[in-house]
Amino acid sequence: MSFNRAIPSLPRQFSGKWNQKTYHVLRELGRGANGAVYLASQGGVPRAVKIGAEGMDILMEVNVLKHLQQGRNDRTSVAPLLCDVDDLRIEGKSCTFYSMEYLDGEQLNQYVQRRGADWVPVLMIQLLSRLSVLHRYGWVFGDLKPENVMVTHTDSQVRLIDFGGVTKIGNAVRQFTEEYDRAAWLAGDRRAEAAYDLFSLAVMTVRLATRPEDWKSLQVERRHTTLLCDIIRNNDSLYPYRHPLVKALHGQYATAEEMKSEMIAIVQKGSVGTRKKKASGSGAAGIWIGGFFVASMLLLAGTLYYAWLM
Ligand SMILES: Nc1ncnc2c1ncn2[C@@H]1O[C@H](COP(=O)(O)OP(=O)(O)OP(=O)(O)O)[C@@H](O)[C@H]1O
Repeated sequence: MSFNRAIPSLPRQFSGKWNQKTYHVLRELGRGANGAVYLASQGGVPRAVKIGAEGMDILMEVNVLKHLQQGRNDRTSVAPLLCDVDDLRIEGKSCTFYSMEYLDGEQLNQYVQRRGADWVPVLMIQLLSRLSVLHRYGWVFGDLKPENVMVTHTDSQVRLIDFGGVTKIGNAVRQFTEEYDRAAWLAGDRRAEAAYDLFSLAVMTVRLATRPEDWKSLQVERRHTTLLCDIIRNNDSLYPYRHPLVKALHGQYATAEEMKSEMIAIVQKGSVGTRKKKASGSGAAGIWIGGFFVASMLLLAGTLYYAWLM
């Protein structure tokens, strides 16, 4: 949940006050309640530049990104690399911005729309690896939603973006979106703990595997996890993953690693959990057994390779 404040717009060209790096702004990538992100060229290299209404919020994001890339390599794949933090003057007012690695990819929801819902579980396993790293260093992501996850074009790897909701474990979650919020689904509070992110991940999985019109028809004023459990049991691509998803919805995992191992075991078993009524091999189940299974195993192999490096 966020509040509207005026977000400054970047000029077409500018230099940072302290580090003197010059940026040529190419286009706006996105604008939310807390900030705007632009694609810019700095020394001929593409960068994503984020500017926000509140300097303090920007600096908190910078703090998380800095920690994630200090020291060991395992943290770098979670988020874009931080490249520069500086101030500039816009209409006489000093504004803080940061630049980061530009991720050439698309948002998770767009990727799934293009490639199909059968890819969701493997992408969720990757996401669990990223969350696991974040949790190990004492943070939860908080505002987990498809719009805050990018899938890169070159290697189909998921990366988290928008660290505005990242919260120290034990504190109250700083920023959330009701659709993915444990408290809004009457399934717990907003205390930052691994299980909070895992709940959002389970809702997100359901959302991505459900037709938009079916998702919309869920009565928002009567949110309850039983609605999600019903969808999981009646959806061909979610059904094999019903146990980990329902456990995550009920807060039964203490760590992302536990959920990840159970998801991987299901992918590896392949068609074992496929609904019996689809056992004839038609529809989603048929795709699952056929080419998709081979492709998902390849993607999973990549995922496990990254996980092994961590
Ligand atoms: N490193 C990046 N590389 C490429 N695109 C990016 C990057 N970071 C952000 N974007 C794009 O910019 C959009 C806005 O980014 P972000 O979510 O961080 O902004 P925001 O203003 O904080 O959004 P919100 O208020 O909705 O949380 C993203 O949806 C994404 O499409």
